[in-house]
Amino acid sequence: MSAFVGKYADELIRTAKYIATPGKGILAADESTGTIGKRLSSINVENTEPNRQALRELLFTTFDALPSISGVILFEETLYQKTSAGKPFVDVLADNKVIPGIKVDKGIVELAGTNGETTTQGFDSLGARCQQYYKAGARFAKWRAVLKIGPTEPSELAIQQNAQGLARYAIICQENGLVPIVEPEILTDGNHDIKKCAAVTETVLAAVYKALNDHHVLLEGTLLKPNMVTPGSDSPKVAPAVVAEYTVGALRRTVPPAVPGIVFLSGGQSEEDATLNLNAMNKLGVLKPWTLSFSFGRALQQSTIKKWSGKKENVPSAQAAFLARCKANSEATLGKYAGCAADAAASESLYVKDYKY
Ligand SMILES: O=P(O)(O)OC[C@H]1O[C@](O)(COP(=O)(O)O)[C@@H](O)[C@@H]1O
Repeated sequence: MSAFVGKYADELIRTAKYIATPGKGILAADESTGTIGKRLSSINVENTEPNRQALRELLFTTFDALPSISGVILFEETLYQKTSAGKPFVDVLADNKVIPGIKVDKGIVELAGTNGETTTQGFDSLGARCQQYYKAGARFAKWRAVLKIGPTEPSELAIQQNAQGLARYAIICQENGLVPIVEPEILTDGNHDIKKCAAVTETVLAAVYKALNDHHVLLEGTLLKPNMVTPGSDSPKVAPAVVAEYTVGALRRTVPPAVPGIVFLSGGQSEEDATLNLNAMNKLGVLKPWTLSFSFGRALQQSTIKKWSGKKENVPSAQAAFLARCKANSEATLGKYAGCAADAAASESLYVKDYKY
């Protein structure tokens, strides 16, 4: 049987295509309560509901930045939150042509008998939750699978489990009107070279697209959120043009042209490195049948959070920092970033060894 064509098919295709509009990308603001706690503790701010609301309001009301953003991924709590003036966040976003999305996974757990490899949880009541989120205004979803590179990793078990999980999640989303973002993140930890990362990325993506096909997922109504292909974090860095060549090469070998957009995660790269790498990919003179854009969490928020530091009086300068990163990444989706948005904070590496989300 070919791809699933349920009652939402046309809408899914429209939504995915809009999110992949060149010049726009995704703000990943879906940090779970634990993850956002780490971001807040880095600026000595307590992880309370009002503080999480204040940070998200700061981001979503940087109105000059919103033309560079086509979608925002929210955590469940944020989907139902409002601005301090009482306007639901989903309305603020929709009024500015930004599509609200929702993280639907429930984090990762270890696969027994492996060397710390993982699978993603969250299938319980997933269909019912998707229906509720659709009613609340969400039109796309995110599910993060995590793989790692090691002497014998990723194992066949981890590759297959995570590919099947992503495909099952994707079709449940499509049955309920949400465009699934398929995120198989290969962590950067290790001392491997860029060729190893390229080979693993190709193997993982090939398994993911086989599983998506097996589950009859309508690729036109999906987006891919992969890692960029880079050397391991314990190996010397390479130039953006080299990252671009290997990343686009791996994608060209594995991602069908039916997929409208590929939105990268930043994975601990500095804000500036992530932007320069994305820019280099879009400058590369080879056929790229999909939009190459961003779905950055840390690489869009790091300098903003630092500037804010939890203080009301810092909101304007924090919003200026957020605007600068959004504009830089918007330009990078067109291969037109001249590299002038970086200050010291934006060039700081965000990599944390053995980071647990
Ligand atoms: O473990 P969590 O809380 O789901 O967070 C994982 C984070 O990783 C991402 O998938 C990618 O984020 P980065 O761009 O910071 O790597 C975000 O969407 C998300 O906030």
